[in-house]
Amino acid sequence: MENNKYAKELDVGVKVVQMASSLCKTVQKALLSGTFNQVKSKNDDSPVTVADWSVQATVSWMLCKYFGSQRLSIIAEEDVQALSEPDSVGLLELVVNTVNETLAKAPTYGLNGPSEALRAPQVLEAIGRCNSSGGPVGKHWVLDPVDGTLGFVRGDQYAVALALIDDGKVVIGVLGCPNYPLEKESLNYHNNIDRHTFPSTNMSEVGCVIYTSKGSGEAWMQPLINGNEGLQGPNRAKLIKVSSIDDPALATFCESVEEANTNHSFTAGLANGVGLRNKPLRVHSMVKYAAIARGDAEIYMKFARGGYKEKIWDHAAGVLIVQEAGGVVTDAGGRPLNFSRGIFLEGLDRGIIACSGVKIHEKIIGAVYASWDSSNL
Ligand SMILES: Nc1ncnc2c1ncn2[C@@H]1O[C@H](COP(=O)(O)OS(=O)(=O)O)[C@@H](OP(=O)(O)O)[C@H]1O
Ligand SMILES: [Mg+2]
Ligand SMILES: [Mg+2]
Ligand SMILES: [Mg+2]
Repeated sequence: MENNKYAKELDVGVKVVQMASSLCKTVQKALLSGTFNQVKSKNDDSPVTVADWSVQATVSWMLCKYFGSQRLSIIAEEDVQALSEPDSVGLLELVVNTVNETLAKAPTYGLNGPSEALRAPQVLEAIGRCNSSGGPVGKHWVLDPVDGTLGFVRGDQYAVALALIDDGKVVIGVLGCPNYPLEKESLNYHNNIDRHTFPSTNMSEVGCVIYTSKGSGEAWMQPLINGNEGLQGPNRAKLIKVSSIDDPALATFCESVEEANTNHSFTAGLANGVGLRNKPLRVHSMVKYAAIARGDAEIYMKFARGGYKEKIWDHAAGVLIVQEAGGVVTDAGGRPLNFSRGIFLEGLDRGIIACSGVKIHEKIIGAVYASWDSSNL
């Protein structure tokens, strides 16, 4: 993929997501061990942590360094509001320390960090500058610093998601999946009939970054860089491909863990309608797209409730990765997702359907049409 038009963006993007994933692993460990427990609630009651802000600051700072701050457009989930409140001094200090500890290790990832530690105003500036509103013209970076923050605080699956949009099209996608098992054999959830959430224990090796570039027809998966080994280790990047299963009876579909984020009973009806037999694989975050791209599942469906508008950072990287790995992603009307209309997936028809191939995709779309009238979305 070196010869592509966005080679530099992809190279820096993968390295910076590697760094960010390592940051998340450290923070998740501290959170779970009780070293600190600062999880804030946003206005919509969703959680935000030291990791969300620290990743956003780190990625933003790095993109500015490599692509220049002038005219650099970044659209990302977090803002500085909660972090700037008087009772957030301790939290801000934790974020600043986390960012500096991460940036100090930049050479391990083949990147150059700052010559001296960043101070709080610089960290706030890096987070706050990611407030672009995107649009149909020019280059826009899209970042979800921690996708699946709920999974993150529960010690479960989450992802760091970075994409680049150029003139309305997603052109590179990078997903850091720090708790994703490298070997498919670890996905033995079918052996336990009571367990239908994604397994997060008893895995051999976990943690990877998955990346692609539009039109390459290739998606790659690489283990996360081990802090001590750095870039000296062997390049273990592997091509990944979607599953070749096209019989719904053998297919697995994945969806959000939280009933609040997707209508489980509607998707159960669709699954039943097309003859799916396996239980849904419920996974937090864009790891669902990773599962389709790598052939661990064949279908991902998301039907948000109550007029919720999907945000581009929750999908951009994952959609391109699935497409380049051989899959198909559309809205429930069968149309491509539109990333050119600002921070929302404007015009989305009902929901999102990502499949490993055309045949299963057509069946699901058909089932949506057949069942829509009787649905209570
Ligand atoms: N009401 C509602 N409906 C649909 N989707 C919502 C809703 N609220 C939030 N979100 C977004 O869902 C992101 C997490 O999505 P998941 O599908 O992985 O959900 S789950 O945590 O596994 O249930 C989550 O991403 P993060 O905020 O990055 O964690 C949200 O952007
Ligand atoms: Mg969030
Ligand atoms: Mg998200
Ligand atoms: Mg997020």
